[in-house]
Amino acid sequence: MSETLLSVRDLEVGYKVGDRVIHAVDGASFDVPRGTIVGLVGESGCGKTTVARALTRVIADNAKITGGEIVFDGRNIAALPEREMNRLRWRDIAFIPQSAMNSLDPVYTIEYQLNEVLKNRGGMDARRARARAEELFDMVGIEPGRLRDFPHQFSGGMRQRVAIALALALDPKLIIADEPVTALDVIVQRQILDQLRELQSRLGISVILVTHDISVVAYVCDRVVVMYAGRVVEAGPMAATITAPAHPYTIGLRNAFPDLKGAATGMLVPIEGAPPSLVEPPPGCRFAPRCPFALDICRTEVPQTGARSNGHSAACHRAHEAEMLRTEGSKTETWLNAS
Ligand SMILES: Nc1ncnc2c1ncn2[C@@H]1O[C@H](COP(=O)(O)OP(=O)(O)OP(=O)(O)O)[C@@H](O)[C@H]1O
Repeated sequence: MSETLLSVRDLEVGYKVGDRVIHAVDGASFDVPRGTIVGLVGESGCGKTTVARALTRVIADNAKITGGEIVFDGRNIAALPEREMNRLRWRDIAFIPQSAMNSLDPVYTIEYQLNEVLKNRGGMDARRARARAEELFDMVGIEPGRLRDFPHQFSGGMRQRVAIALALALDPKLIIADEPVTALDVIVQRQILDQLRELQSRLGISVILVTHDISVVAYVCDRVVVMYAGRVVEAGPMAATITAPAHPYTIGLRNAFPDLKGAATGMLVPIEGAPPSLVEPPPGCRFAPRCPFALDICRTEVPQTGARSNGHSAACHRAHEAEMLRTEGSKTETWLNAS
């Protein structure tokens, strides 16, 4: 059995809008080892949700996977017929969509909604479904007596736990959670992330956690994949990548977020400017227009992804000067004078 559960290679996904194509994901590659939490992080619009949805092949009507491979448990699921893909969903790969806690149907009890998955998808009879629903509530720390409650009777944090219970229903190998704690306050965020971590490690599953917040990644993930404008710019083990990033965008992201543990950090520095158009992205490095370290070559040549130590990689022409990038990139004035 391979150590890698999921391997994404050169994934390309486009959205057709009129006669234009938005290249939302443009050659993204990353791995998810078994039994790990991988954080997929980047600003709004960089393609995280598009990647997450492409992995389950639940994509918008105007979206198309135009290239690459998604190898899950040894099979390229990018090429799997829809019937087989459908069999994989919930059982092997479960998806917790963005705002899952608000997407529970208000007119049905939670038990009814769990049954949809347990009975219809999992083929369980009423008795087994009831027992599994109770077990799932127990797992996510909600009193099983509350199964007959309606979504509005739960707090935001509890509804997010229900969304996690739903995802766990059929014992998947991989859960993809899109911004699972974004709408919650920091204390509840920590509780949910602690719970996710505890369940992930107890059940030995893998999780892809999609978030714009690098402090969420630092809090709970084993590995991090940083996306910018449809591409992976840096990836690696969480501690090595967050403490010693080699891509200016990761350095900038780190400066822009407070620490979820509440530790004192320096001044928060935003990255000036906005991501480029994905219809006609700039040549070269897509971060170059906002990068305080950009050279001429950065504006013309796409940087190759270079391996660093221990599975850490970065796609930056100046990654060999990473120490200087970190030192200068931690200074506020570096970013204020950029672009
Ligand atoms: N259905 C769609 N039709 C056209 N463009 C889309 C569609 N969905 C997303 N996009 C565009 O694709 C790009 C990537 O969007 P995506 O939602 O994947 O980014 P994201 O990083 O997940 O951001 P967010 O956190 O805001 O969801 C954006 O430019 C977005 O506007």
